[in-house]
Amino acid sequence: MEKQSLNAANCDTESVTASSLNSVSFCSSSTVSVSGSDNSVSSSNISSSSGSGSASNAVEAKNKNGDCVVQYSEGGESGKSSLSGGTCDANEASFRSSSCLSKPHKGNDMKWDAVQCVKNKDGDLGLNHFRLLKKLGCGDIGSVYLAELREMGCLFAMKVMDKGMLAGRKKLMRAQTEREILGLLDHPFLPTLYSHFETDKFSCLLMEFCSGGDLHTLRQRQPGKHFSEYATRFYASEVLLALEYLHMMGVVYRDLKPENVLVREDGHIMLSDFDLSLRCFVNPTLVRSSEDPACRISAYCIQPSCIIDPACKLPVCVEPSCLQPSCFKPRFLNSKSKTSKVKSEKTSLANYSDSLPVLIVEPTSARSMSFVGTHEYLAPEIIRGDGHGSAVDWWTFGIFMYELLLGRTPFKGNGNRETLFNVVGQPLKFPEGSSVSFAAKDLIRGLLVKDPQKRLGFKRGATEIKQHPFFESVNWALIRSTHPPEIPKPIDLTLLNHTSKSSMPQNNKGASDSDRSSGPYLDFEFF
Ligand SMILES: Nc1ncnc2c1ncn2[C@@H]1O[C@H](COP(=O)(O)OP(=O)(O)OP(=O)(O)O)[C@@H](O)[C@H]1O
Repeated sequence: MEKQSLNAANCDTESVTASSLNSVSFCSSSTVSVSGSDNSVSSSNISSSSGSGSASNAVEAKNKNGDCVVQYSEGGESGKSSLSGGTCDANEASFRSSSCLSKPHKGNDMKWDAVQCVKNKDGDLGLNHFRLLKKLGCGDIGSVYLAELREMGCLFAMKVMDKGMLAGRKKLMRAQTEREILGLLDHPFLPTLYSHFETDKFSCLLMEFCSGGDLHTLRQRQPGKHFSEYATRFYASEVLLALEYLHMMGVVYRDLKPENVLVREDGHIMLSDFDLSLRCFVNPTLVRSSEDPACRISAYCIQPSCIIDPACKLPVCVEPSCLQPSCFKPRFLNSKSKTSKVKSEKTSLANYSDSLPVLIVEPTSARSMSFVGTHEYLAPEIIRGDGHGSAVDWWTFGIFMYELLLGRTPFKGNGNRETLFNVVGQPLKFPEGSSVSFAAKDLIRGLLVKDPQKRLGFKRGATEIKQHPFFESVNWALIRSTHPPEIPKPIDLTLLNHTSKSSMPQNNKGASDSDRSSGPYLDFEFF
């Protein structure tokens, strides 16, 4: 499936060469971006938490010189790519920055240590600290490389953006927005930003590397080029949790599509690419108390200690880990009711959910006039120019589910113009004879309502969608322990290094000192 943009250009799929870093290539874009007025939070209000941290579980030992040696074993449990060790001072290894402490989910990661060791030794990061092993892809504002931190031997995805190009194409704000949002994130299904650094020519984001490719590519490999209902439920439920978290943090994602859902080495997902996202105000609220006396006091509470700055009205004040369910309910449906019809399930579900407290994390007042997204995924209100808010993410979630289940998007026409026309004017149809279940169709119909105010998720966000019978079997609290439909093959680093070394060029002309890697890896043709 091609998802073209109004200003589409071919993506440069070349390999890593000196020239490719001297002049980073940009594809553009399967996305549309025409800025209007966003009521987004001004960038100066937000502090990026990209920085440093440490890992309490990093394995430390003393070498002959008495220095602390930090050993890394990437993907340790599954025995995947094992990496070499790095050396740093013991004090450095135990360094914990405030940004790391504010990341209860992802702060406990040995890569923070590795980055901090290098920073403490050399001041700041530069391209010379990395070997760029492979070009992973390119987007509208930069190229992404698989990068190995020298000495430490750990892998990152590095997004390299040409500052001149960003300024020339008026993309500086998009790059800034992406960086700020990445800096806020701390969620198992969203990327970690370990650091950001600048050279004379480039702005570089150092992110978590996802080795399993994207869901678009994975879908092409499925029988019939679509996922089973089981696999769709798995991927959709993880994406839903990521969107819920983003909305709680005051981020409307706006660019959901299978190409932006990456697969981690453990088969779980990571939502990527935030340069089209909108930052806005949100006020997570508990709107209803439970009737159950055991839960009446506080079914969910926001821990006071988690409120970083009580004067702050931004959503970043409330960390997701601060929301503590204080009581548990029995499962909604017993085995007997499972056999009953979906309609009665929905009724029971509605009754049951009525008795639960409802935490609304939806930035319902967010408003933007920008024309952003991917044609087949654009919500009708964006095309009509009505102004849009967080409900666009629930529209794209519906298109996403349709595509995973049926192998194509529902409103695709012959060309972008027809696609846009179909989105606004054509009714949603499912192909006759498709094996898609009633529950899945019902959910997609609820999401693909053209009037955003009548769309599922408009009022109560992800809470509303999670309660739909399609997700009845999902244990939301333990989703990270669910076995993924597919585990990617581990990448063979030995092969990667061998190939790169054998392709070393003789010289390295072209890059300025600050932009050039000290090693040969920038120069090889990987593919
Ligand atoms: N953390 C990552 N791990 C592995 N691969 C990644 C990672 N981030 C991005 N990629 C790859 O690099 C490609 C380019 O990513 P990038 O986010 O720059 O642009 P994009 O998703 O193509 O879209 P856009 O033009 O909207 O920025 C992606 O398609 C993906 O395949």
